[in-house]
Amino acid sequence: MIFLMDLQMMLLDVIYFILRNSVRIIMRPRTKPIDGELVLITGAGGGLGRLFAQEFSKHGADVVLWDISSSSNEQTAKLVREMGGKAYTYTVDVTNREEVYRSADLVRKDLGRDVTILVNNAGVVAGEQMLDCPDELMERTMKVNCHALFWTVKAFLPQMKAHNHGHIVTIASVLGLFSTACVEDYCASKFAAVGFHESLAHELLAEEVEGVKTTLVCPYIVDTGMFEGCKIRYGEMELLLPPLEPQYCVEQAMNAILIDQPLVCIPQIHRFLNTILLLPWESNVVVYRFMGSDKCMYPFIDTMRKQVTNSSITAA
Ligand SMILES: NC(=O)C1=CN([C@@H]2O[C@H](COP(=O)(O)OP(=O)(O)OC[C@H]3O[C@@H](n4cnc5c(N)ncnc54)[C@H](OP(=O)(O)O)[C@@H]3O)[C@@H](O)[C@H]2O)C=CC1
Ligand SMILES: CC1=C(/C=C/C(C)=C/C=C/C(C)=C/C=O)C(C)(C)CCC1
Repeated sequence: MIFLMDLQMMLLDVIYFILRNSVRIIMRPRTKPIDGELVLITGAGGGLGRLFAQEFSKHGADVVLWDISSSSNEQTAKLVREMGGKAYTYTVDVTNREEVYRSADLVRKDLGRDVTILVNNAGVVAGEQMLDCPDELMERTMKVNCHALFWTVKAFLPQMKAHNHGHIVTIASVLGLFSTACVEDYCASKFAAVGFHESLAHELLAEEVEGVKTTLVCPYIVDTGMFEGCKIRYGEMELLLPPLEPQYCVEQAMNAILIDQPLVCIPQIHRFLNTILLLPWESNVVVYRFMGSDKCMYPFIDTMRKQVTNSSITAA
């Protein structure tokens, strides 16, 4: 009897959330205020990281910027400060867990307050076909895109839980939901990032830590240069799914974060494209061929090869 009542309640809840999420597409819920929050962004010197810093600052939050490269990180801080915002820079290699823990303590000591929003954004891709790719480069992708999430979350989640207030944001990718050829390192790391993030979200809900929110962000190709050259079928398909403008991508992610949305695919259509995975593998392959997504990374790998050749010629 109790089982049947629970089942009925569960089905009603499922229907309620389907309806609520459908209504939310048209009527956006109110955004939460984040002025006075302390937001830590990793990879803050890069394309999306820099825009996230500016957007969070526009909403009144103070930003802590972590990047492996101090010059691009300082450049981001300069832009934030020019807008009247507060930015604090730290040069951190997020793959080095001791450095992450040390830097987290330093941030707490320097600023005398806890990070309340963590945006795990730093990311890399090897950009070489697997059999040509040095082992270290593939290992680096796993360390930056996946292992670093362990260290930063371990460094900042305890205070968020203690105050029952915080937000963990993971910038993953649609390539964490489905895959394509020639980016084995990247897909493996982003699938891992999605798995890590979702498990963490379930853990917080199971423990009823309601004040700590999570948002998983899965963007399609963004024009930041990271995937320079990556192309699906030219013509109709490319018109339907053009690469995203970085500003648009960050605005969509911000909208999701500010309404505590647990998952956002950018564009949203990728949530449904994902269902092609339910087809038999062979049908999947046919769809990939039709869309030109089977070889979409070939021109990207070529671009990366040319960049490596050019830089070795310059160095010689
Ligand atoms: N661009 C795209 O098409 C898409 C990107 N994404 C994801 O969005 C995120 C941001 O990407 P995007 O802005 O395009 O990429 P960028 O390369 O522009 O930015 C990534 C930043 O991370 C920094 N970084 C790299 N390694 C480390 C490290 N070990 N420790 C600290 N910082 C590090 C980079 O520094 P440096 O430049 O010095 O290496 C760079 O500043 C990534 O996670 C990416 O996977 C998701 C979907 C699509
Ligand atoms: C595989 C695939 C597609 C192409 C996806 C591509 C090209 C994604 C590139 C993503 C990047 C570069 C993410 C970076 O993090 C389509 C056409 C949507 C159809 C469904 C299958």
